[in-house]
Amino acid sequence: MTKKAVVLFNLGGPDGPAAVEPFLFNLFYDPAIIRLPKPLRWLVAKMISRRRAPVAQEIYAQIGGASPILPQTEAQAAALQDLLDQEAGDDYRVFVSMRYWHPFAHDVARAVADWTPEEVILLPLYPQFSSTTTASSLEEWTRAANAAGLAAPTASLCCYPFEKGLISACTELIAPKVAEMAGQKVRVLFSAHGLPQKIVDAGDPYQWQVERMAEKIVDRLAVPELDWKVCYQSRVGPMKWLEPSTETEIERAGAEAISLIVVPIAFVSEHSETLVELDIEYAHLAREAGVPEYHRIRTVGVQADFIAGLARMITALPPGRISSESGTRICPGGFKDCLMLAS
Ligand SMILES: C=CC1=C(C)c2cc3[nH]c(cc4nc(cc5[nH]c(cc1n2)c(C)c5CCC(=O)O)C(CCC(=O)O)=C4C)c(C)c3C=C
Ligand SMILES: [Fe+2]
Ligand SMILES: [Fe+2]
Repeated sequence: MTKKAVVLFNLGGPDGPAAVEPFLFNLFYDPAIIRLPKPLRWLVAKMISRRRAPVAQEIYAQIGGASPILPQTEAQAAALQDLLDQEAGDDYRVFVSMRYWHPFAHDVARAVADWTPEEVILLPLYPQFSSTTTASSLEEWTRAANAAGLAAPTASLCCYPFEKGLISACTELIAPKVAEMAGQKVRVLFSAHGLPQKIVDAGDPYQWQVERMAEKIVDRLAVPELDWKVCYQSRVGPMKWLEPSTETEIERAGAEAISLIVVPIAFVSEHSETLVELDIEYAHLAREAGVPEYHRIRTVGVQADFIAGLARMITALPPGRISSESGTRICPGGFKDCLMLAS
């Protein structure tokens, strides 16, 4: 029996109103988000987090004052643990680590070190690779693991936008709504978290992976002449972000009197960006814009095919590969660009 620690990563979210500003500070102090030298970045992060805190507090107030991202991720970890417990040869333990709020990588790395694993597998819950999410989490983990004296051979799984369980889980969630609305004028909007355009221009493969993943789901849905589009939500700040924005697409659908089925494609659990932005703010915008019907598909969460896909990526790691290539990055998506960025 080999003892293998699996660490799931996500962004994290405030666990109460008082946590909103320090959570935002942690986010804007991340050099992957604000690319400035340290003293200046600290100052800018202080200013932006203080200014945005009241807006963000109102966002979280609409879902009880806190983000559900941690309990949602813990449920995914428990479902994955159940599947990995059925693997005869190895002793797996699944941990959850968040980037900008508790449980922080430094605390989780100490807990992992205390469990004394022989191997560690890092699995960001971001299907598409971005330097702002995947690479940021993996780099923070490396610092935390070093500080905790966790020296076990480690493999990182960087992205998996075409993983068949993920595609099938998304398709299963969308297909009934598309079937129910057959015969009506309807468009499927795949809405991904946006990114500043300059991050994509600098080589981030996120947009390419999001758009190809949407194509895979559409192929799998196999609905003749399905009307669909990829768009980007959650823009923050004055910079140019990926286009088209989800807001623009909602207004366009209103002008064309087309109903919408909105599918979050870069999130695998529920939080402020789905429960507030998609379900409250964009639903309101859709009503104002005259969209006849607005439906939001839920995220994959603990859907069986998705969790089975995560388990497959972990158990498919070749025996001895992690041990012999400590610190290795393995790309289940099979892409070169994310590996180059992550190296
Ligand atoms: C300002 C820059 C930001 C970039 C770049 C960014 C990229 C990015 N984020 C996610 C996933 C999530 N983001 C969430 C919240 C959130 N994101 C930003 C800013 C950037 N994100 C802010 C300021 C916030 C806080 C909420 C707000 O003030 O509007 C969340 C939800 C957190 C929660 O509620 O628990 C997720 C998830 C991805 C996938 C991504 C790049 C690909
Ligand atoms: Fe990758
Ligand atoms: Fe974000």
